[in-house]
Amino acid sequence: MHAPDVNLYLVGFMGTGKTTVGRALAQRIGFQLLDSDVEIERQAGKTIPEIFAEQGEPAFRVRERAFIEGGHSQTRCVVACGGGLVVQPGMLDLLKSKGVVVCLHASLETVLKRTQGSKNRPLLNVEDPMERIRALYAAREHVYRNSGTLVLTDGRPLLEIVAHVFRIWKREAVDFATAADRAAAKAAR
Ligand SMILES: Nc1ncnc2c1ncn2[C@@H]1O[C@H](COP(=O)(O)OP(=O)(O)O)[C@@H](O)[C@H]1O
Ligand SMILES: O=C(O)C1=C[C@@H](OP(=O)(O)O)[C@@H](O)[C@H](O)C1
Ligand SMILES: [Mg+2]
Repeated sequence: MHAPDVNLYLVGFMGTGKTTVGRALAQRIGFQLLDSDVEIERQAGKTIPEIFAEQGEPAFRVRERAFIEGGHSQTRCVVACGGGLVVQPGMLDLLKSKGVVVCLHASLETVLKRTQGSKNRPLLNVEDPMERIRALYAAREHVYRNSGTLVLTDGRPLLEIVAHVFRIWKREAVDFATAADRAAAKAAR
């Protein structure tokens, strides 16, 4: 496997910038952007709030898992993951087996600011979104902290974050491709 073919998976809490950074990075690397939310909406023919309202959160999680397990097999992709995707059991290991994983991070105050005013995140569509953000983050923090290299995004312009993640991907893609080649050679013996 060539390092330049290795996928990049962006994970992290809601509002950390995965979709925005992913779009810019895909352009910079020359990869296809896949956003799990967009792919799920396309496949379901419904918006994320509609899926949550009509089918429930567990059904949405099943769709996320299906997208990662079977929905995309190609290389040369930047995958912007929905915030809860990596939290499901086994998903982090699966992502790490498929490519480089980078976790975007922001303070919870920044998350609130960046997500306020959008009705597209049903989990935050509640009377006290900050309380929900705190509770969800506390339950998920241990997974995000283990999810590859952590990149802080508070108060940083998009281009700086993109350049930072690009450097991480370039370095880690070489290690990933080397390990994949070794494993393939061993299997062929
Ligand atoms: N580094 C940043 N600085 C300021 N605003 C940002 C930054 N990154 C993302 N945003 C804004 O925050 C909001 C949420 O970003 P988004 O990419 O949708 O996050 P996620 O996909 O992680 O939920 C968007 O309005 C986006 O423009
Ligand atoms: O954290 C979550 O559980 C969710 C994050 C959202 O994606 P973003 O992280 O891109 O907002 C979206 O998948 C859905 O609203 C649920
Ligand atoms: Mg997103």
